[in-house]
This record gives sequence, structure tokens and C-alpha cells, in this order.
Amino acid sequence: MPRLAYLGPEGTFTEEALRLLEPDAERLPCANVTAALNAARGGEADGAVVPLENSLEGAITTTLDEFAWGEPLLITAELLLPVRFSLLARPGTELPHIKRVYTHPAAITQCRAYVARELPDAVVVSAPSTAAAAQEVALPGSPYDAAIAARIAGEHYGLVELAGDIGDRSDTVTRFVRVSRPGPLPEPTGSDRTTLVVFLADDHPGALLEMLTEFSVRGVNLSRIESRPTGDGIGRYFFHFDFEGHVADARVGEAIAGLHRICGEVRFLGSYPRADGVAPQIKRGTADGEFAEAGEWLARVRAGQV
Ligand SMILES: O=C(O)C(=O)C[C@]1(C(=O)O)C=C[C@@H](O)C=C1
Repeated sequence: MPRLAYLGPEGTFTEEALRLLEPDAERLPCANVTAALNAARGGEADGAVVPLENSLEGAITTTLDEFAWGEPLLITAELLLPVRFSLLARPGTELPHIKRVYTHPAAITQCRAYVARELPDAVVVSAPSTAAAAQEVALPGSPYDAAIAARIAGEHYGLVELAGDIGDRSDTVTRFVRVSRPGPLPEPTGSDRTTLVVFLADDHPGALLEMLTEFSVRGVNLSRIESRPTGDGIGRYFFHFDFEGHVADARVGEAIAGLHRICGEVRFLGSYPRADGVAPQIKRGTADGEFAEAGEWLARVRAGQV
């Protein structure tokens, strides 16, 4: 039974994602995303489950930066989890009494319209996670009047739901990934995704276009591109890419090798089955067989068999 670290305490969306990804895993709750990833890196856990992006808010930047700078980890699975937020309070609390709300920063951005409309005078304070907020609000002397968290967190910590589904959109989804220390990759399934971090060799006109060309000419469809500051000053960025396909696919392998030739550093973060099961459209001339046939043709040309 694998032991998986996650952003705790019990009742976070990350825990729900972990339970769906690995129902039989032993769960190790951690105080934050970095601690969960470090537990996986250090061997305290066999892996970790962390949020990577949200369909409304975008990237979870802590996760992106950990993947780029920390000890290498490999993504082995992904999951798309619908996220529904509730306003939770101690029994007896009424909406007009709520002056201090506690929740995770990702929930603050996703519930902005509700808070502005229903709690215009409330101060919203950042918590380590939505469940940590619910746990804190449940304490009798808590300085907070309400938490924004999953309904299940309210049930777990003995809070009542004052309002449900308070997100700005009711179709919001967070994408979670399971990571492990480097080891064998998941086998290609025909519906896979690959994730990379790329550092430029130098800053020059067309550097981004050159990277994108490596994908474009091989028919590799990107699903996410993100720039993150390197920390070396204004205007210095590295790039995160998600794209369709598995590194075992010829077009993907060739694109990554191309990036390795032209960029400063490429960090491979894994090839793993897509959560939505969608198979990529293979453009003419980019199927594995076509790459193999072209290689054989080139070998004949080089041997003078024209
Ligand atoms: O606080 C939690 O419950 C989490 O699992 C974290 C997190 C996030 O980091 O985005 C996960 C899903 C929601 O988007 C809100 C918070």
C-alpha cells in the first residue's frame, strides 16, 4: 500500500483528489505543498498529490516552482476534480455576524463575487488550506467567524453550511497530479500528457518562437504554457509546458530532443495518462511509423542508395 503525502489536514480538496487517484493509499497530511513534496523527495512518503492548476484561477505557482527548482520528481498521474465551495461557521452563527473569513488563497479568488456581494465588509484572511481554515474556525476561541471550504470539511470539523456552491462559477475544476521520485515512467496509453520545464540558453529575439517551433513542426499540441520568473531580475523567465503525447512517441521525443539542443536546460517532469482520456489528433507526417520510415529513407540516402 503506497504512502502518499498531501496538503492537509483532513478535508482538503487535495485529500479528495488523492482518495480518487489512489483509494487504497495510506495518507500523510502535510502543512503545505512544499512539505508534501519534500516528504516524497526524502522517502517519508512514496509520492505526493498536489494541485497544479485551476480552470478559473490558473497555475498553482508554488507547485510549478517546486517542480522547476526542487529535487526532481516525476508526475505519474493526473486528476480533474470539480471544486465546490461552502461558507461554513460554528452552529448559531448568522450571515450578518460574519466579519472575518478564513480560507486558502485559491478559494479567495474563486469566491470573489460571492464575498463581495454577501459579505462586503468581511476581512478575508489566507489559510494554509481550506480544511485548515475549517479546523481553525471550529475552535471555540477562534478569531474567525467563517471558513470557505469543501462541504465535507464542515461535516468533519462540526461546522454548519451557511451557503453552498459559492464559487464564482459552478463548473470550476482543479487539476491535481500524483508525483513520485524518479523511476520507470507510466507506459504510453494513446491518451497521454507530458510536462516539461525549459530554461533559455540566452535571451534573444525569437527565443520563444524557436521553442514553439520544436512542437509545431512535429505536430505536438500544447495544452498549457506558463512563464515563471527565474528570480534573476525583471524580464528573466523560464517556461512550463504541458502537451499531448508520451515521450515514447516519436514526435514528442524529437520535440524534446530539439528543445534540449537549443535551450539552456530542459527538465522532464513526466509522461502520464490524461485524466480526460482524449486521444491526440496525429497530423500527417508525425505518426511513429512515418518517423521510422523517414529514418530508414535517410539511412538509404546516406548509404548512397538513391
Ligand atoms: O485548500 C485545499 O483544500 C486544497 O486542496 C488546495 C486548493 C488549491 O491549492 O487550489 C485546491 C483546490 C481548490 O482550488 C482550492 C484550494
